[in-house]
Amino acid sequence: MIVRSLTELIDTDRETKGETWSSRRLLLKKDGMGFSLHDTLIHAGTTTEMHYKNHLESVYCIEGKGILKDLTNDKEYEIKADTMYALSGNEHHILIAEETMRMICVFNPPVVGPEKHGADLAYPLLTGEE
Ligand SMILES: CC(=O)NCC[C@H](N)C(=O)O
Repeated sequence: MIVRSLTELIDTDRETKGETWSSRRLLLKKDGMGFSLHDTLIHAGTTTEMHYKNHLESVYCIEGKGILKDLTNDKEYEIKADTMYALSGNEHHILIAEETMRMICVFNPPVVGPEKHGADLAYPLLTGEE
């Protein structure tokens, strides 16, 4: 069994920061669950363009609000606390955070720890052996 609290992760290698977000990675590939679990903050007033070609991601918003744009079909969704979206088709998308958004994110396959978006807007597929 694994028991871990958010405060244990701050300023460790389980906390990875991008320009517009901070991802606190509660479960990583090395934890052996087959997915990773992140408590992520998207900073207020930011826009983040993403395209996870190597991973499936589900995102459950628990605080804050913003707009999700699906760039594959130009649909827009209001995302606020209690709303989930799943990128079931690896959709290219943009997230506009009107307020700081706190998101619970699940990645399959699991991330190994340091992943950030590359020039292709995706996370690289790391093995953890690099
Ligand atoms: C919602 C989203 O994808 N934000 C970027 C960070 C990512 N979810 C992560 O926690 O690694």
